[in-house]
Amino acid sequence: MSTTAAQHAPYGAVAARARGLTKAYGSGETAVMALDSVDVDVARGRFTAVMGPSGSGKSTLMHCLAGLDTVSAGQVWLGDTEITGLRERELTRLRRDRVGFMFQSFNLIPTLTAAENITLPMDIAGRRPDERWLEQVIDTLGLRDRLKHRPAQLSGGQQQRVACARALASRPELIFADEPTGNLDSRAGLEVLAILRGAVDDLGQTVVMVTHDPGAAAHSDLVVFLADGRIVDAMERPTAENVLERMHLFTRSARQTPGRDVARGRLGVDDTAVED
Ligand SMILES: Nc1ncnc2c1ncn2[C@@H]1O[C@H](COP(=O)(O)OP(=O)(O)OP(=O)(O)O)[C@@H](O)[C@H]1O
Repeated sequence: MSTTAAQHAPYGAVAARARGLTKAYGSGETAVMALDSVDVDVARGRFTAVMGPSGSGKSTLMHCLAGLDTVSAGQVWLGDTEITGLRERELTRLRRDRVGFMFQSFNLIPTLTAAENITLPMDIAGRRPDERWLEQVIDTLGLRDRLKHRPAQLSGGQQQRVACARALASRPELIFADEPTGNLDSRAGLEVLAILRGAVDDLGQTVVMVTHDPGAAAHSDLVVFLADGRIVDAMERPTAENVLERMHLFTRSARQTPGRDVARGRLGVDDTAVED
């Protein structure tokens, strides 16, 4: 995903696209401009990471691209379908058929078992899971002996893995992942990243992942950097070191810009984030 992604992928090879995407929360003096006229193309069959300071608009961008949030101005497409202006029913169907989600809040149904949560989107859609793929996902995520447990009986990390399995189970074209490794220990986090990488390399799926972790971003093909609701930079074939260096550059330039909030935490490069 980038403002220049069209240079890498021909028109039509775009999984999601936004033009002039603007999102404001509230109105008047308290209005927050979360996204400010963003143009992006999410190239099909690639793994894109979205990074940026806390509050820069990463989650909002993901929600708007996924059709989970309305936009204040601009247009969004999923594949060739413009979703801005689509009726809720059509939008729900489109999301159900094409998109998988992994969010910070796992959105698991408390009364269902892990196994039932994993297959719920397919059950709703009346689709049968590919059993071999499902078994592979369950084993890779280490959920085999937790399938009969309800979310309250699972640790945060295990709930995250169930949410991850649910997003992957139906092999959606496009996976949106918001901090998918945030609650996992490093081994489980690496496994999730390997699964996402494999989904792109082996299955041709498209992944968009929000992360604060340069190590996680290094698993992607392209890192897009957001600041103040705008795309300010992009990096192909990232390494953790290069991403970290770029984040520090942003921190330094923000410190040198009078009038901006340069508190280290607000810029999303707190020590835990960069040292992961
Ligand atoms: N529902 C909302 N109501 C009002 N303001 C909101 C709402 N959601 C987000 N915002 C504001 O919009 C801006 C962008 O938020 P967003 O959550 O997209 O940032 P982010 O980069 O994902 O942050 P973080 O890294 O902390 O998760 C922030 O200033 C945030 O406070």
